Amino acid sequence: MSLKIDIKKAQQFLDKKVTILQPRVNEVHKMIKEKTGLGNDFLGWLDLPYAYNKEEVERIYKLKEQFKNLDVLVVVGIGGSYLGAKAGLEFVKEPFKKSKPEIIFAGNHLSANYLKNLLKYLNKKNYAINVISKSGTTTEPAVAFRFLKQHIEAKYGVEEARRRIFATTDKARGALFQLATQEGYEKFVIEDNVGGRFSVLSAVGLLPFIFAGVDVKEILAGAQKAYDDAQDPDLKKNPAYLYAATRYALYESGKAVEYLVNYEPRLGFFAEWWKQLYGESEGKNGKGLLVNSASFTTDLHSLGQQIQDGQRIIFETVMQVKKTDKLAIPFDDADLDKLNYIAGKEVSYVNLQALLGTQMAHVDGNVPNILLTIDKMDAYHFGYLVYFFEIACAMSAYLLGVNPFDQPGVEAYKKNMFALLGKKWESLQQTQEKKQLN
Ligand SMILES: O=P(O)(O)OC[C@H]1O[C@](O)(CO)[C@@H](O)[C@@H]1O
Repeated sequence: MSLKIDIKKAQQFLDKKVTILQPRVNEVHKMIKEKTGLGNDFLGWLDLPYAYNKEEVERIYKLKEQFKNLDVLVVVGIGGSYLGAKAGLEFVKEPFKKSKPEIIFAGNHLSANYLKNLLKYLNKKNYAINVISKSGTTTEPAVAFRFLKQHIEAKYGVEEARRRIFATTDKARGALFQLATQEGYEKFVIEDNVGGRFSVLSAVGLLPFIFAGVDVKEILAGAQKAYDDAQDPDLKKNPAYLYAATRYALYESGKAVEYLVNYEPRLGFFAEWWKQLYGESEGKNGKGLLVNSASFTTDLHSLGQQIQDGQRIIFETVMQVKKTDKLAIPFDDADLDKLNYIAGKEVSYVNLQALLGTQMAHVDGNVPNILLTIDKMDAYHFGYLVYFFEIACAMSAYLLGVNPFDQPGVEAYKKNMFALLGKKWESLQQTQEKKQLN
């Protein structure tokens, strides 16, 4: 089993069966397959599980071999050029285990404090840079890369620095493409028809994964299974479409907020990737669910009150992991904490009872629950979930009647920021170019 979906605790809140949406789902499925919907130029990700760039994957493995003694790979990027790789690394990585090279992310904010300390940290490290930007003009990564480029050139000399910078960008256009071509950096491509937030199965995610030692064949195998599972639009057979249709039905019934909930800290960052995917794809024209996330049981001690008892506009999509480590709670003679009644029980068993108890309480409190169960937190299941949520997102956004593949709203803050920084007509040019590229 790759993924199991249970919508019973959501269905009970709906007047009509979710399957009533089947004819509409069939239409949208056809629209996706035949590439006739809004934004259809950006459906290149649809086939990535099988049609990923094999030549690039081989080249990345060779590059890793050439740089096998690196201490650090700095990955520069933001949004879709950052979140998927970060989410995947957290998803598969055992806590406290150090990877060599260490993967450090930069360019995903404008913190001088972070940047200054990163540069100091890199003084003593053997490092390389993977700069990822489809447009090459996104402010945050461009600022970070400007510092990093100067640092690496000062440290290794310009020639060697050129060898140590890998650029993942558009294949023919944009500022980063131009710079990488001029300088002769190793280049990897984000295809025109793959938008940033759908790019994790391209070099955008695969390069950092390979350098971190993650088995990308397994990620792709998981994504391939999710692809296969999404070929038949029948809601009884297609878990991704069932998820999309259920969240759409809940939205139509008046729910406004979807929480993606996990019970494993390693899944926390996956929700950040998911939030961009659904937030940028659906939040437009005054429509779309607000996307939020929670890590339980941690957040039951902070957000729990509000979810249970605040405005009744929330539903939850809970991610459950079946197999985790075996660890029995020890017996204690004094039993001052009164835990001996569960001594000998597995921690994961207690976590499961927390999940079941919370689900009951939240459902009683009018919070519908969709339950997604995966077996393990490994590369295969990460790949499965990536494709599962991507294809579900396309279905969901089309059900909503919006273009899943643009993000016009993101430009508003940039225009103001550029204006405040004294940049005028050029900023508009950048905006135009970026719109075309993403
Ligand atoms: O890869 P780029 O062009 O730097 O863009 C990064 C991110 O910025 C956005 O364009 C929003 O500004 C996202 O859609 C994208 O994932």
